Amino acid sequence: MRYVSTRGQAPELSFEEAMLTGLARDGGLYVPASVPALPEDEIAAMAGQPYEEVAYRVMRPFVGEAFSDAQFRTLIDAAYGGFGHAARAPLVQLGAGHHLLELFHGPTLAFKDFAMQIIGQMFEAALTRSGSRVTIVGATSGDTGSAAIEAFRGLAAVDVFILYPHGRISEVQRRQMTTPTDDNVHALAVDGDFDDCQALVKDMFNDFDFRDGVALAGVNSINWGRVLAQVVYFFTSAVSLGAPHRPVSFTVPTGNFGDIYAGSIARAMGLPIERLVVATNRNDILHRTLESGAYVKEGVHPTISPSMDIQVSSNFERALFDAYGRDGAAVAGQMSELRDSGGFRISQGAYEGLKEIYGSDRVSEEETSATIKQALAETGELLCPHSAVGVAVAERHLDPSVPMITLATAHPAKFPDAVEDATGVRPPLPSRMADLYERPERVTRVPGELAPIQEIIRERIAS
Ligand SMILES: Cc1ncc(COP(=O)(O)O)c(C=O)c1O
Ligand SMILES: N[C@@H](CCOP(=O)(O)O)C(=O)O
Repeated sequence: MRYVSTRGQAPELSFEEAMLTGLARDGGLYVPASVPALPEDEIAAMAGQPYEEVAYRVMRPFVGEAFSDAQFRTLIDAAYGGFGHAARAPLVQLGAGHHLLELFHGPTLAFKDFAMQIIGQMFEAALTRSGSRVTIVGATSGDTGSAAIEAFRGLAAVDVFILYPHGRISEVQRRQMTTPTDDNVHALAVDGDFDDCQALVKDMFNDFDFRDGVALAGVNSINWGRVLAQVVYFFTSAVSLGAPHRPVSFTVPTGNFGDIYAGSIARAMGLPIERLVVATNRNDILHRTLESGAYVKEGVHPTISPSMDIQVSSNFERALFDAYGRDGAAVAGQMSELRDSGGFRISQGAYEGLKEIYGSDRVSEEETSATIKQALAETGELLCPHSAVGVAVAERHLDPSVPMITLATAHPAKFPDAVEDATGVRPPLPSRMADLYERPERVTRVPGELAPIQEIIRERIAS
């Protein structure tokens, strides 16, 4: 399996190279040169299998020679063994034809753990074999950072620097990143929003002296390995509702478009997904784009679903690449327009291609709170604000003939203030995290500028 850049100008890589590389050297994102289709009987045979077994069957064709079959199975078992639910991603019924996929039973209580835990295992195995080391730099609106720190803390061959927007994440999210005591963990609070943090990370990748000098690696969803691991739960949940003999739809709370793009890969592999519905909060660039065909950047608005406070949605580039018939030059052109003029118009053909797969909707702050309250009253399920955005949108897109699965992307205890405001119930943290508020914090405040952050990274990895 070879990997190509969405901008068509970077060298083709193997799975392991693409995973360790992060952003392509032409500024694009790596995608598989072709997506393998799974025969219907192989999809049907996933029913009733443990999560780890389905993970192996779904991911194996993409991994190529990077790991032997036996080693890959061992890495998968190690990745998911610590999850707090036997099913890993349990599916619960919310109402007639509406199901909730709980993706928050991993170590840091968000869906990011599904990918980050296996990426951590794969990085460790690959770096041990090569004897090399890397510097991971990631941008977070709250959940990627804590999941990355949990997956990589204490590894001798890795330093992990996480840039988060100062004052724009929940206290639990911040403490998850600032309280680990491992020397290889570095939390950086940036004066700016998530888009600024993500742009800084991409600028570091595009500064080749810096990139090569520190052996830069990325674990945001620019990394194909992140997207791949997220494909798995689309299979486990759809199959448990009767796929491949019965189609299903998904509603996905969306920010950087990584999770829902993973759904489109499951669809391309043969999973009968009728619709993939993008659910956004007030930061609605994706909804506006899918409504109008014009991708136009605005400022980031703080909301009670802060992990989705994103306007420049990194993985939309991968969806555009598919919609443009895998024409890297067309994607590169649109990305230059975005950089130079803050937006672009998608060609009619590509726009129609996107509309065939994706639906979309936006949810206000009031509706988000009301949905948290209503779900608790009617179903007993305590939703985090991101999951509530998904549930509110899904309820508007229900089709009596196709079951809808909404992704519950984080645990309510990560956002106790928003949940308490909506319901009067303050969700407790799991007992293993009960002293989170007492642990000392370690964080460096930085301006939203490239040079000083690069300087800090150079100094820290030299010491
Ligand atoms: C809790 C939560 N929900 C939803 C999202 C949006 O996911 P994606 O960025 O993959 O679209 C994020 C962040 O990415 C998140 O942390
Ligand atoms: N919501 C994310 C933003 C980064 O997304 P990623 O999937 O590209 O890592 C977060 O919680 O950090």
